[in-house]
Amino acid sequence: MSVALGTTRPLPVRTTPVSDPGDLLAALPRTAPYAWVRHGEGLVGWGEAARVTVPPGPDRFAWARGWLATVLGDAHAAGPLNGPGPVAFGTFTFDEDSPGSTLVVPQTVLTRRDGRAWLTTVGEPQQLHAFDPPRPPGRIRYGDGSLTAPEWEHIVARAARRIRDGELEKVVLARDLLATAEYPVDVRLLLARLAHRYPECYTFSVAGLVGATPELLVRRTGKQIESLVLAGTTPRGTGAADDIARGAALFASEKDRHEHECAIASVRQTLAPLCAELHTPAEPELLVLPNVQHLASHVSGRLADGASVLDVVAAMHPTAAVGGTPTDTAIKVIRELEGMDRAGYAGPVGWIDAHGDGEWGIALRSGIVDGRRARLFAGGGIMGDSDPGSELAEAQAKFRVMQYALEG
Ligand SMILES: C=C(O[C@@H]1C=C(C(=O)O)C=C[C@H]1O)C(=O)O
Repeated sequence: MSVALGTTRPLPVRTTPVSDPGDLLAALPRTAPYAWVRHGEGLVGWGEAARVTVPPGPDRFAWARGWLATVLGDAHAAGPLNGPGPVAFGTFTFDEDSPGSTLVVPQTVLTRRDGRAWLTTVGEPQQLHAFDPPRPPGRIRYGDGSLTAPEWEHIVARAARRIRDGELEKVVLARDLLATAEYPVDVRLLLARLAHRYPECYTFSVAGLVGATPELLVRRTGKQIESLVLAGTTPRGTGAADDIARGAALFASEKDRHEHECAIASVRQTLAPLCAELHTPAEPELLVLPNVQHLASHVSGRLADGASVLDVVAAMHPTAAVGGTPTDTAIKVIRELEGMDRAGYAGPVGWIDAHGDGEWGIALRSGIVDGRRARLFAGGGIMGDSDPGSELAEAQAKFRVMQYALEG
């Protein structure tokens, strides 16, 4: 189904407050579950009232905005709402020229925010689905994606040399890992494991792209926007003392601080023209996750006009946290060296409502799940003095998020 709303007749939208559903993820059916959950709050959806594949190209966000205006605009006009209205979940490919960016308006969305909950339905009310417990995927086998580990170390060394030669300042390189399960992978099981182990992260599922990202590209609530910029990483230590030492070393590392500064500068540069006020902290803080520690900066601002969350996403993507500096050269180097299509990995993933509010993350610590197969992705920022072995270790630590989701 493509544009089901607006082209025929406005479909009825109903939003009703409901009693606390507890675990949002436990409400999901097996087929095509949609999710955006952090610390037990957020939204989950199922069924498809409307779905579209966004054509690739430089105008893709504008195209998406037009589609959303038709679809959510009409849905919103269909009646007064008593809580959050209809939303679209979306995933945009990292590279604007890659196909596969998708927007979906689920038929049913369950929202939980500040301890309150609502059920929103678009179109005819759906039958409640019977609960069908997820089945574990069994044994998981891994195979190389486009590059083997030594090949990837080689491209990291080549990128570092190009940085030292002055062609660019920073580039983020990633690799993929192919996982094959014994039985079809039930996305709900991955989501449950991710949300449990990484409560600080945004656990998401949109059109086959599944993960738990710590990196908030942008949240818009009215005119207020927030972003969490991450760049500069060290794996977790072997114990408390080692952890503290690694965190301190990360904080003191010139290479990582410079890498982080590139990411902050790109966010500042793209947000400043949209904002009446913008705050970026003078120094990053440490974000400690179960697998890695990151340098992190909370950015906040007030929009100058009525830009929707998707307009802000369009301006920000790709930040230097996942592209590089300068952006255009970094994208060229990524296309040349990585030898793969990132698809939705490192692209924007999230949701938007009819008012233009929403939350979009950068799709990291993620994979594309299809039947018994999952293609996992991980990477890191490369600077002139990057050591290929350490970058590989960092990527392995990032892969562990999805490996844990698959293996338990
Ligand atoms: C590229 C990834 O992560 C990004 C790169 C980071 C780094 O190089 O330090 C840190 C967080 C993310 O912005 C990934 O998780 O695959």
